[in-house]
Amino acid sequence: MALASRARALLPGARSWGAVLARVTAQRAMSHRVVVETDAAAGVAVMKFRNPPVNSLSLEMVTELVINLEKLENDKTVRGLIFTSESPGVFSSGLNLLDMYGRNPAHYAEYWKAVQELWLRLYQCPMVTVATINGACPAGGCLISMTCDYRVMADNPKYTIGLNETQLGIVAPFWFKDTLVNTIGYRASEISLQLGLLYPPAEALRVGIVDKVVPEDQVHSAALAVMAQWLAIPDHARQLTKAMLRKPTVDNLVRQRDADIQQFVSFISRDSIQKGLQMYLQMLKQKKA
Ligand SMILES: CCCCCCCCCCC/C=C/C(=O)SCCNC(=O)CCNC(=O)[C@H](O)C(C)(C)COP(=O)(O)OP(=O)(O)OC[C@H]1O[C@@H](n2cnc3c(N)ncnc32)[C@H](O)[C@@H]1OP(=O)(O)O
Repeated sequence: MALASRARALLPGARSWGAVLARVTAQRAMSHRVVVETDAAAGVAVMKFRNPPVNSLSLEMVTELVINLEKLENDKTVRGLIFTSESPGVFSSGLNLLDMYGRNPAHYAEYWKAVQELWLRLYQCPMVTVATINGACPAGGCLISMTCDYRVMADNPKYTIGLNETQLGIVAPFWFKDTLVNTIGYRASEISLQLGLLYPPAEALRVGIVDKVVPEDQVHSAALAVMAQWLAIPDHARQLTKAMLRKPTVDNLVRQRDADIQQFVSFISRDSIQKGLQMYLQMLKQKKA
């Protein structure tokens, strides 16, 4: 789908092409939450998250990620894509709590549609995708990493990764769960998801939620080495194999996208859930103080 069509699908509030383009252009002009550096000779792009303070996946950030992904997919010189945080310490703090708290149902629906779109695009990405996890990686950050073909994590015990939704009093949707099961298996997912576990690097490697743990100063070179290994495989064979492996999981969401949006809106709008999110945000503030 063309860039403008994608933007229009993601920005349903906009009534005309002009409005869509004006909104996207305005978002771009305001800031770049995603920085893309391309090494054309190597055929590899690095997408760096730059959404201070903690790279939360706000609606704007998610939209920029989708737009940049589509651009890279259309660039036939790029065969591999590495995700990382521009500032080590936090890879991504996950979905933006402020897009899920204190807003109206139309906003929740718009946000969820964008998050679905990002996952669908990433999970089916024809490029080789590698997550270079150079910081904390909870919930939505972990989801982004798990959509990649390979995960390299920096060996810093302060960094953790996992789907911790239950600890916030919220429930990971079925496609988060499916992605986790596809990554670490069913039994490990039962434990991990119900307890909302966040794993430090050694445990993350043991459970298989990451594929490699390396000293922090080697995380980028390790990701490049992994990328070189994957790019040695002919694209068409690898892409068809990836599509075959992931199609059932993708189809599962595609079949029920609208119902999933409705379910999200109704769940997140509940007073009890909003109260829980408010308390969690307060806890984050107090922890800081
Ligand atoms: C029946 C089934 C129905 C299912 C329907 C669906 C249900 C809903 C599904 C929703 C799925 C949700 C997925 C998510 O991703 S939720 C987000 C989860 N994220 C977290 O729990 C991480 C929270 N953050 C942290 O732990 C730390 O911030 C972190 C370790 C990442 C960094 O620590 P650090 O000390 O460096 O930074 P601070 O904690 O001081 O934070 C700085 C400021 O940033 C704010 N912050 C942090 N995280 C977020 C976030 N995710 N969204 C928005 N804002 C965030 C934090 O509050 C600080 O703000 P202030 O400076 O204003 O105090």
